[in-house]
Amino acid sequence: MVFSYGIRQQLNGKVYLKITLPLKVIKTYIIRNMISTIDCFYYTIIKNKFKGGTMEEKRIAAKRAVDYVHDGMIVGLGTGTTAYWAIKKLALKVHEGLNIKAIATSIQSEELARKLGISLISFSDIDEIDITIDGADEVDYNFNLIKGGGGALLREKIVAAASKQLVIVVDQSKLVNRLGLFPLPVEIVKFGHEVTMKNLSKLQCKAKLRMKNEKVFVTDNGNYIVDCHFDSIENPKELHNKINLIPGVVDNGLFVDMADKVIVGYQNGEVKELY
Ligand SMILES: O=C(CO)[C@H](O)[C@H](O)COP(=O)(O)O
Repeated sequence: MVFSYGIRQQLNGKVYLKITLPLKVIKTYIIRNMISTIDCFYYTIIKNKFKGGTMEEKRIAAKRAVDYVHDGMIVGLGTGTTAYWAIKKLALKVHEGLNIKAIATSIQSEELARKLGISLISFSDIDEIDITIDGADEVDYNFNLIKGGGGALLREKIVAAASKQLVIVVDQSKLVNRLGLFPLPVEIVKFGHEVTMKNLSKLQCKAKLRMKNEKVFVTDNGNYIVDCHFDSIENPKELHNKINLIPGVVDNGLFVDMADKVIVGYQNGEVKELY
């Protein structure tokens, strides 16, 4: 680090100390401070709002996943509190010289990446994504996932499907023997949503329209989310296909045969990679 200080300047009889720092040092300092301010926000507000494991379990899993990101890669950025840690770690690496371009799965992640200085790219500029790091709400031992707790399932699935490698980062509470305890999010168009919901209920689930602050929740794509309470999903692939055949359904949060690697953070600080 090159910096100079100690150059005294005398102005109007007062003595000032002039400190000169290279722009890169100043930028890194600002980014680091911005990151720790956002960290505090996540720890104090979001930590208590989300069910599941602790922020530390999420953080260590996300940190490990970033080891798989290399110079020159196109990286898919997930959505949610676990993906947040991956974006944050990536930003630090970028400021240390890692050269990547990223594509985000939500407006929220896009804004965070932009704020932290990660270069963004759009689908019009690329054919495929090298690696995507994203969270999940449930993961079974066949790597089937439920996603969409944060309402970003559609963009998450588009990005995952375009990725050579999908790395899922979770805390230990997300691992299940059978999917379904977490209500399955289904993105549906607004028009005729009442009838779409009735058709979803015919699949033996309790379908609830997602609300946020007493208003119907609207996705980044201008659609609604229905949370379908199945309790237990016997055949994820079959259910995925049945749901997507209902007119009005855009997509659902079952990710079948998509994840390549699952990285799990444990309470004792251990991180396990499942293949
Ligand atoms: O699918 C998602 C957002 O649509 C998230 O990956 C999922 O909800 C997990 O979130 P978190 O990491 O906050 O526990």
